[in-house]
Amino acid sequence: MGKETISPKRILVVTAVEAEREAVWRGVEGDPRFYVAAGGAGPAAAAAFAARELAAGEYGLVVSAGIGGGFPDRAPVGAVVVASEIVAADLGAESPEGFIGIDELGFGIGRVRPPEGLADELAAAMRESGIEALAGPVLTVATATGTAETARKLAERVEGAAAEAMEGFGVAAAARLFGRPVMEIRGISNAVGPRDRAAWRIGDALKALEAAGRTLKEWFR
Ligand SMILES: O=C(O)c1cccc(C(=O)CC[C@H]2O[C@@H](n3cnc4c(=O)[nH]cnc43)[C@H](O)[C@@H]2O)c1
Repeated sequence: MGKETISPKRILVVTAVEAEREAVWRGVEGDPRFYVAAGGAGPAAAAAFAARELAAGEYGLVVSAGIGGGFPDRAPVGAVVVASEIVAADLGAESPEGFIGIDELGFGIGRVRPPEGLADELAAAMRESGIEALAGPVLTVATATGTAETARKLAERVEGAAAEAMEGFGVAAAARLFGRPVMEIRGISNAVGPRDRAAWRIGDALKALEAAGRTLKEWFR
């Protein structure tokens, strides 16, 4: 299993904002297979946008990409996380006994996996290019984490949680609806934990994202 199992002629990359789109574009520039577009922040905007694009064009792979928060001791600022699974981490119900995920509630799926082995392979290719990269679960949340307590709860909820962002599961839901494989790539701008917007290193994360885009382009030759 791995990238041999998919040979995308066209690849849709969905970011949240324009600065992320530009960073990915600098990485994949000159490769006509890639369409990189900013679809808005949050899972709903991302899902609606990706679904519209997938209805309009033939894509062999869909990628959610952007900056993200890294879980402490897993993904440092400036690193890249490639999602081994894309997890709807706050989609479900609270109960006195704790959080109940959407799948456990019986209302749908709460995790989407990229094709087997792809995340590990891409992360390894990035490391070979000198990028600090790892594969691990990337959580999608509708509310960015802003306290140590929420960070701890999410890390307990999802084993090996590496990063969090706000669009991956939306893009993955659209890809799944259209029967397309999906991946998620995050350049880490901040630690998941107490909110400190002034400490976000967006420039470093966007540089990491650009480098990740470059590897993605070479890797799918
Ligand atoms: O202000 C800027 O220059 C700028 C440039 C690029 C991106 C931004 C964003 O604010 C992007 C919002 C986007 O980032 C993701 N994100 C980043 N860190 C986290 C986090 O700790 N928890 C959840 N999401 C995070 C998220 O996907 C947002 O949609 C600004």
